[in-house]
Formats: sequence, structure tokens, C-alpha cells
Amino acid sequence: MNANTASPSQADRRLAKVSARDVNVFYGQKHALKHVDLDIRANDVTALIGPSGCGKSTFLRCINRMNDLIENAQVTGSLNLDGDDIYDRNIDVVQLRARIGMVFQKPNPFPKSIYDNVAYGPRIHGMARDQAELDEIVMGSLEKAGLLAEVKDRLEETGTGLSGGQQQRLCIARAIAVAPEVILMDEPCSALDPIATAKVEELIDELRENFTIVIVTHSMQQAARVSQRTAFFHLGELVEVGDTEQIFTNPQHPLTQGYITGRFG
Ligand SMILES: Nc1ncnc2c1ncn2[C@@H]1O[C@H](COP(=O)(O)OP(=O)(O)OP(=O)(O)O)[C@@H](O)[C@H]1O
Repeated sequence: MNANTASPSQADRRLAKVSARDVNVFYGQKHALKHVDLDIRANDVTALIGPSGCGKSTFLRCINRMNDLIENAQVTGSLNLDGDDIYDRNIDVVQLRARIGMVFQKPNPFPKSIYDNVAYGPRIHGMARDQAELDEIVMGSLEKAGLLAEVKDRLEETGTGLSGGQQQRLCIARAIAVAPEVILMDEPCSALDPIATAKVEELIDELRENFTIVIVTHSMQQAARVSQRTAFFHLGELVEVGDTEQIFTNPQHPLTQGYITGRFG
């Protein structure tokens, strides 16, 4: 591996919202993520790409400690959010996951009303003093997720009754409702048709203004469309990270070149 292509630049360090240093993940004996150094810039969309099994989702899950939920997973190294140690043993993981929200591959609304799906987090975190404030958060989140116009007359209907694309935007509204700083997205469009995918991609672009986004995607076209920065992983290593345009037009590492040109992966 060429260390120069993957080590964080001075500019990345200055702008970093999330900093990973020498991050390793072991699943039992399997060394799934190896010595990853990566800075995620604030208010950018950063795409994580690479062949199946290269560690994209594993790295994503490190950022909000979702790997804690995997019995045989062990994480070493350091991850910081605005300088706060994400793996500090005294940190409240529920609060951490409010700061770093997650949207999954398969839309997973709760079996509750559309309104209650979005109100769930703000209620748990005591974000609203009264019903009017809660309504404001719920409506604002649905609006930001580009869903309000479609659901404003059906707020009491169950979230699972929406189309796949609407369900995914509901999950994004649910993530936004607790005012996170970072939103992690694990292949958020892989279960969606092209029209729903286009809507979610448009939404990701709009969300960038207020949030830092990290997205795992199998689609290089999607990475090129939605992200400003792209990180290429291979066999658990971060091979190269750079501006998306540079990664797709002028990749520096032969492995990235091979992946981008479809010679493997
Ligand atoms: N819970 C687990 N136990 C053991 N090995 C695991 C576990 N989860 C993932 N792995 C292994 O760790 C490696 C990285 O997996 P990960 O899911 O992060 O890759 P990925 O790049 O996101 O893959 P894909 O694109 O196929 O989703 C793979 O070899 C995978 O088989």
C-alpha cells in the first residue's frame, strides 16, 4: 500500500468532523479492518467504496459504535468526533448515536404511525417542552427529508404502509429529528427503484448543508453523483482517499485504478 495516498492531509486534519487513527477491527481471529487513518470532513458527503467484504460497513459501524452490538467484534485505535473520543468508556452511547445517526440498507420504520416514527427520538431525548414543539420537530424533519408533502394528511397511518422509497425517507426523517451532526448511510438505496433512488440522492445533496454524511455504496455512479470525497477500501485497508472527481478521473493507486476501471470487484 502506498502510505502517501491514504494518510490524512493537513487540509483533512483541519476540516475533520470525524478522525480515525490506526483503527482495526477483529471479528474473532479475522482482522477485518487494518490500520485505518481517515478524516471525514464536515459538511461533505464521503463515499466509502470497494469490493464486497473489504470492510466498508465495518468502518461505518465503528463511527457510532454499532460494532459494540456484534458479539465477537473488537475495535482498537482511536476515533474522535470534534475531538471527543468516541470510544471513551464513560461516553453515553445513546447520546453518541443521537450525534451520529444511521440509516440502514433496508428501510426499517417502526411498526408505529408516521408521526410516532419521527417523534420517537425527540421524545426519548426530551427535546420538546410541549406538543407544539414536538409537532414542529416532526414536521420540520419530514420537510427536510422531502416527505412532508406526501404524508401530511396521513401522519396517523403506519410507517410500514409507505412505499420503499418513502419508508427510506421516513427513516432519514427519523434520523434527522434528533438533530445529529453526522449521518451514516449503509447502502441506503440498494433496496430502492431508480426513481426512489434519485429522490434519496437529491435529498443527500440537500442534507449536506446541515449534516456531515458518510455513505457506503456499491455503485460507483452513485458515489460520483452524491459525494465530494471518496475513500477506496480493499481487503480491510484504506487504499486511497481524495476528492471524488480525482478518485474517479485520476486515481493514484493501481488498486483504485483497477476497481474504477472495472478490472476487479
Ligand atoms: N460479524 C462478523 N463476524 C465475522 N466476520 C465478519 C462479521 N461481519 C463482517 N465480517 C467479515 O469482515 C469483512 C468485512 O465485512 P464488511 O461487511 O465490513 O464488508 P463490506 O465491504 O461492507 O462488504 P459488502 O460490500 O459485501 O457489504 C468480511 O470479510 C466479512 O465477511
